Amino acid sequence: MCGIVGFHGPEDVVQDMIIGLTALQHRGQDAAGIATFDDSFHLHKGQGLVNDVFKPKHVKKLTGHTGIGHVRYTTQGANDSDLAQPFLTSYPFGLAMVHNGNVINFRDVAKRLHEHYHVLPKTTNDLELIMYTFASELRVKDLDRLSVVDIFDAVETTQELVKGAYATITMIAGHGLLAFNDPLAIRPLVLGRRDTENGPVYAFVSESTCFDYLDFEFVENVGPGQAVFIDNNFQVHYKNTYAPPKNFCVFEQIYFAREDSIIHGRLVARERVRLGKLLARKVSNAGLQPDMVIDVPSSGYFAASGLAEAIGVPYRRALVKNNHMGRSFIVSTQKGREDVVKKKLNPIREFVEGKKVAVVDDSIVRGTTSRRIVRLLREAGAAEVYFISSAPPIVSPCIYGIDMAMSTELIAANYTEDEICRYIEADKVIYQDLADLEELFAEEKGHGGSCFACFSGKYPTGDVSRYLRHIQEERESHRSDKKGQSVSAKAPAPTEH
Ligand SMILES: O=P(O)(O)OC[C@H]1O[C@H](OP(=O)(O)OP(=O)(O)O)[C@H](O)[C@@H]1O
Ligand SMILES: NC(=O)CC[C@H](N)C(=O)O
Ligand SMILES: [Mg+2]
Repeated sequence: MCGIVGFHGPEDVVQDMIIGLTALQHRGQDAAGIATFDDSFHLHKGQGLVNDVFKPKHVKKLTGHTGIGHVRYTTQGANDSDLAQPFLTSYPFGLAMVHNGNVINFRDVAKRLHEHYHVLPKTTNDLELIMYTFASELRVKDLDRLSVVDIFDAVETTQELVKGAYATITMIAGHGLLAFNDPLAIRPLVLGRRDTENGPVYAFVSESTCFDYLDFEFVENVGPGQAVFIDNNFQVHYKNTYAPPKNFCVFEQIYFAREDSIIHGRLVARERVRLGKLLARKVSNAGLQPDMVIDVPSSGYFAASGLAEAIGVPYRRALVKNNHMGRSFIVSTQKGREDVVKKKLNPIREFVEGKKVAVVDDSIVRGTTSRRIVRLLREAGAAEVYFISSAPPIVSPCIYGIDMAMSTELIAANYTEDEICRYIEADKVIYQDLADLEELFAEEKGHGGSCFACFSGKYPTGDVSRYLRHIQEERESHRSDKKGQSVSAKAPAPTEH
């Protein structure tokens, strides 16, 4: 789930871009990159966090009034510097592109590129497939008189040919800045504007939180199949008007997006509180009477506070997060994830000793965090530990840009709730009901509906059985830690404790 930004204004944009990308760091920790354009492209990208990749000497060279940037969370191809985004191609005009998501028919698109357009991408990053399809469609236009209609026409063909999830931003050198979404708008993308003495600056960003830091005004979301082009006179052109998506990724609301972002009219923090409140019924039906509710920092907080409020039990922060550690789930190896979880959280013994503790997290995916947390709380003297997930069991792979593409990695795809409870050594495990989640994120006026595929196995892009296999093979071929990827191999069959 990467983070993307694109700026187009009357002044150099790189400083704004660094601020925007830093605000999106939670969406990708593997690599970061920026491309700007003045009379030519300037590109800097590399492995690591925004702060590590962009030193003053790099920033100085990224001149230009138009720029695009990316923070990467690898979901296709290897996690190495050659595959960091943006990608550039010199023909036609000079194009630079970034995307967030995952192409599912990547073999078909690669074949078509080769046989039909005679293009061989340099890497296995799916971004190249989108970029070269668009570039190939653009180059057959009358390039001396390129119009907005031509650009949108090339976008439309790209959207027909490329299947999956992709929110994209493209610089077309000398022409302007283009953003387009896949036909379902599975990933977020928003447009904002700031007025300056020299004219407006427009920006496309993955999440609205960037605009709070940058003093931009939110303009609108980029909806399903939509494209927005900002030309060099700062005129904004639209392909299609905005309609709320019917299949927006619900896992963005549960875990991925930042709490202070508003996506398709929903404030993420508020939705997480509502998720927590919904769990109250399940806690009481299970006959649990916790002394306190605690959260697993960072993403469990709002659901924990909602549950505590609903059942009238005090909330405490009893697990302290080391602020210098990033997210564990988006690390690309199991060893790396375990390492982060180990260094990240520490319980406050005085708070939990002798207590029945309900610990709330947003989700249980591979079980790396939950198993460690229960153990830590027991070692700190907790009398009983109930592990509560604000998400339902994740039983099906995500093929739209979250790196859980293999069912062997998903603990709930391989074990029952009782087995998971024993595996993580909790006294009780409670999951959100899928029906409650579906009701909360059902389509309603202005908000759109959601993709629940990882919980239900129902994929909104039609029959994906062939693509599931391709994606699984692709991920397996890039695993650097093949051992430890499979939950069943990692976790011995759960037994009573
Ligand atoms: O079952 P698992 O495979 O461990 O995955 C689930 C955990 O991973 C995420 O935390 P992460 O550390 O990535 O980020 P956070 O700090 O935003 O909570 C999520 O919030 C859960 O805590
Ligand atoms: N999570 C994402 O959006 C990843 C984008 C792209 N598939 C990559 O691996 O670079
Ligand atoms: Mg977490």
